[in-house]
Amino acid sequence: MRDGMNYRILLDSAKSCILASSVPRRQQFLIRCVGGSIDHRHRDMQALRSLEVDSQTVIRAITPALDPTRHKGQAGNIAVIGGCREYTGAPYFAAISALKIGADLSHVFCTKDAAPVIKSYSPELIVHPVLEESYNVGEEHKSSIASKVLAEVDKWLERFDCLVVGPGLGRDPFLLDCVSEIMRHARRSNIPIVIDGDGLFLVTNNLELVSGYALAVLTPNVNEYKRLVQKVLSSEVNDIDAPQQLLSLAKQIGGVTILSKGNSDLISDGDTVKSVSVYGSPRRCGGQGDILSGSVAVFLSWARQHILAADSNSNLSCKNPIVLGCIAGSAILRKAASLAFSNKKRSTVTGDIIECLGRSLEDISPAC
Ligand SMILES: NC(=O)C1=CN([C@@H]2O[C@H](COP(=O)(O)OP(=O)(O)OC[C@H]3O[C@@H](n4cnc5c(N)ncnc54)[C@H](OP(=O)(O)O)[C@@H]3O)[C@@H](O)[C@H]2O)[C@@H](O)CC1
Ligand SMILES: Nc1ncnc2c1ncn2[C@@H]1O[C@H](COP(=O)(O)OP(=O)(O)OP(=O)(O)O)[C@@H](O)[C@H]1O
Ligand SMILES: [Mg+2]
Repeated sequence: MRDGMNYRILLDSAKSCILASSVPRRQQFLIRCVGGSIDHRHRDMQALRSLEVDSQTVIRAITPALDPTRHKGQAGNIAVIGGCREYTGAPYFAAISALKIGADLSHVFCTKDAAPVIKSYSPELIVHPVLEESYNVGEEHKSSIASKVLAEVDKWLERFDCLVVGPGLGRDPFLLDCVSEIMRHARRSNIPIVIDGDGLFLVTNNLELVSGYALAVLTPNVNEYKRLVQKVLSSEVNDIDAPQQLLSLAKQIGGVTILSKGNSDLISDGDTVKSVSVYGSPRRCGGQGDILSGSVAVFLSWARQHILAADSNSNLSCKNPIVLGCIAGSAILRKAASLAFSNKKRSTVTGDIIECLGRSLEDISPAC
């Protein structure tokens, strides 16, 4: 609450400075380039620092104890919807990350071509070869196959604590139509949905799929964020006042949570903005966003249990479990990336980071 107030005060003072100024935007830009850039960067850093959240406290609060009375599934049953002819790595990274953090079960719903490949990476994952791409489906069979796909997913849907839609999904129109329908069903059942990768391509062009759904998380990278801002706010990305723009974007999509990935990860649910800048890694190998999506799915499921059990007595200032899950997922990924980089340096790849997820969580919230 106090964080939110500080942030609003910060925004109000920033807005009044801009309004009071008679210097046009272009001139302000030139002034910054010539002389004011150091001052400006300093102010940006200060603004971000004031939004920085104590992620370790969040992780400790929401990570459940390993209690012998709990049964399989209670620590999380996650499903990734993704994996097609081109991409088999991304859904694997997301699903295995969920397990390595502590979920009990992790499923992947992918195309028939991708399934044997993903299964061969790991026997730990439950892989459903149910999705179809256009090249495999005659026009006359599309409607019956779409119903079949949906029926296959529906059999499982109610058991999931969270869906991750998009890692390695591809952009085939028929496949995306089926996934839209899966999202509508998940939404009707109040299942949280983390949307990443090609799921963001789908949602950016069909905002009604998530608009007003408070259990949706969008995790855009720089490209995906740019497309979302252009579509929703009809403007360009504003690096000068990134938190304010993110807040407006989340509000405009009806209170979904957005985790905007970058040097600092910024998180907003349209009500508040948080920043996670825990030191990560200078390596930008592909797949780190996929780890993040699987991690957020587990942590938000744990955060929902925590908030429910604490019955408003949680000592965390933020009470939105979706935001808490994003904070925890971002911090753990960054810590794991930092550990992996300290061992592997330039040869660090996504698998190395996944191997460090367990230790990263253990350092903050020991299992016993
Ligand atoms: N090991 C793996 O399996 C990994 C797989 N990954 C998976 O890759 C997918 C894309 O994610 P990404 O991060 O490359 O997307 P992003 O930064 O917007 O694109 C960069 C540029 O590429 C282009 N472009 C992208 N997709 C396109 C398409 N289908 N068809 C045509 N163009 C496409 C795009 O062009 P634009 O759309 O801007 O015109 C932009 O210029 C996603 O499913 C992700 O999960 C990653 O998670 C990494 C590890
Ligand atoms: N410039 C950066 N400096 C430090 N960390 C970064 C930077 N950019 C991204 N990250 C970290 O990497 C994570 C993944 O972000 P990234 O932009 O690589 O996602 P992505 O492009 O979706 O990844 P993927 O290759 O899995 O699709 C972020 O959560 C963030 O912690
Ligand atoms: Mg990505």
